[in-house]
Amino acid sequence: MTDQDPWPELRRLRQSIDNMDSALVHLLAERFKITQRVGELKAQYGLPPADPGRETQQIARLRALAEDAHLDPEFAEKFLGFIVAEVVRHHEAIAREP
Ligand SMILES: O=C(O)C(=O)C[C@]1(C(=O)O)C=C[C@@H](O)C=C1
Repeated sequence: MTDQDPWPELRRLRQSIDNMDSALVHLLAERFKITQRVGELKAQYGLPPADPGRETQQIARLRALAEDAHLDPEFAEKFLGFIVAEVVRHHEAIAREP
């Protein structure tokens, strides 16, 4: 415990967190724009919404990147899985479109 005011540093750190959260939202929005087109292509050519082989490659790649970046690989895998599940849901909806 110190008697110094923690708030100036806390405010500065939170500002950086907000900037990074904004970047994440923009990155995700761009990723979903691309996967929208992937879903349209898949529907057009009758390809299945999910590609488990591709996902296995992505997981291995992201886990290695996470380890290198000192990020928990389990977390990286869960995060990717969360995003890909949503993408597959979108692909399925596109495939059902008349
Ligand atoms: O690459 C594809 O085939 C996609 O549909 C994209 C994507 C992804 O979001 O990265 C989503 C679903 C697939 O199972 C694999 C990857």
